[in-house]
Amino acid sequence: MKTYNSITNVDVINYLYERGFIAQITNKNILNSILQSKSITLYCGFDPTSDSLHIGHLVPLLCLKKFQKFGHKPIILLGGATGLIGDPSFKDSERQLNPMNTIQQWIEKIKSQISSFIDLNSKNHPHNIHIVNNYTWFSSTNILTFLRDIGKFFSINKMINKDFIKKRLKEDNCGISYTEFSYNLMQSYDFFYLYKNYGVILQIGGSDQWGNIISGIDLIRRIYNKKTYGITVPLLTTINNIKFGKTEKNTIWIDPNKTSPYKFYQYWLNIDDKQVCSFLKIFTDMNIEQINFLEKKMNNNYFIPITKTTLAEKITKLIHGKQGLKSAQRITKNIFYDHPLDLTLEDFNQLAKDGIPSIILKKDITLQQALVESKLATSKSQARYFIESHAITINKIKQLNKQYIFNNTDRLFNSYTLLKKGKKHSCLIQWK
Ligand SMILES: Nc1ncnc2c1ncn2[C@@H]1O[C@H](COP(=O)(O)OP(=O)(O)OP(=O)(O)O)[C@@H](O)[C@H]1O
Ligand SMILES: N[C@@H](Cc1ccc(O)cc1)C(=O)O
Repeated sequence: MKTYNSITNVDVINYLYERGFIAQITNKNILNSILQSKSITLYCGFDPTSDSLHIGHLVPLLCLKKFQKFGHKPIILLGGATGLIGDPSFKDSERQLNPMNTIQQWIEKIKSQISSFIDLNSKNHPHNIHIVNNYTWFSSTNILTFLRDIGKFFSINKMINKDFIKKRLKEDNCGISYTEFSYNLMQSYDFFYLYKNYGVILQIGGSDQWGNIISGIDLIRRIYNKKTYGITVPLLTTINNIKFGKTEKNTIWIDPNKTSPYKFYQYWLNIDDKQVCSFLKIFTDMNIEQINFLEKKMNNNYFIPITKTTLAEKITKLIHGKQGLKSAQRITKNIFYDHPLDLTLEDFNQLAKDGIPSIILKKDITLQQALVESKLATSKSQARYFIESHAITINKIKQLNKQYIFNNTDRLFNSYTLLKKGKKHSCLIQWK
């Protein structure tokens, strides 16, 4: 059984800084000394705005996991109520309101995703991670009480001075609804409620949550005259500074039905060299000295692929388990290396979803036609040239017959054929 460091031995804040988990922090020194002297309860909230988490969400979730590891008590809040309203923080336009039953279904999905990679009820940890839903308290909150007891502490003058609100107010065609404008009060009330009922003294979130976190701290101070704290994690972006999120195209989802484990694994293998070590610090438990050592070697061509593979393996295993990783590795080997085909039906299904380009063809088609349809060749004469030059394989077996017509033995699992041109270009044929 693993043992976990006791709270008194670990400088959690320093540890989190070292691993790149902190963007902003309130009262660093006081919080640090509290964290070293007793076990605290902290929380992070996630609104169900989709049916799956994505890789950006892993940053605050893994940060909660670190707190748990060092003996603190994390709470994950799912925004059954705030998800009905929509957080306007740094959003250029009003969000679409989702129906209540959809939000309920998304909450269930997100809950099961979280429990697959976060120990919610482990005997190995001194503290379980609780999941709460703010619909529980908001559904019984009276509007008059809320406006009188909470609303009075919020100054509209201050609220409209936030940059993203100013921006929304300026835009004639967009503006901001009273619904979204109220969001900040709801998140602040959550912190207040969790402080009162669960003794929560720290809220974490991505750096876009700083304003909401500070408002909650302020509310608790005004009502109870007590100090509470906030930490934001950096918003992870691609090398082109695009936030890992769901608003962007090419979101990398945690749900294997939305992003296959193979695509997930490939994503990490293909990130920019400059990002590998900082991602190792955040997404893996790899020793910091080892990562620093690798960081120094990152200009060495030998170390780059090894380091990326380590990252891809560790994070794929964390999210998709041993089987998911094995399958991603098997598909990689089959697509990129000289290796006899040994894909399972499930592997083919992953490739068809988002792995490689695919086309749907009718039976009895010729190889030449398939090469053109798949865009592996621009014309039939080019297709013939590729076949003659030994560049074409069907299910990894070289095909030299220019007049070849596909038959049943090519249709693996009665559905798929892997067509390749040289080492780099592949297409999956799905048979009608
Ligand atoms: N790329 C990211 N890096 C770090 N934290 C993130 C990232 N994306 C989201 N988070 C954090 O996860 C929590 C929930 O995020 P939220 O649902 O608002 O984000 P999102 O799914 O990226 O939304 P959207 O793409 O619509 O902006 C917040 O604390 C947020 O700051
Ligand atoms: N506002 C957060 C989610 C959240 C909801 C309620 C909270 O109490 C805290 C955080 C987001 O959009 O990501």
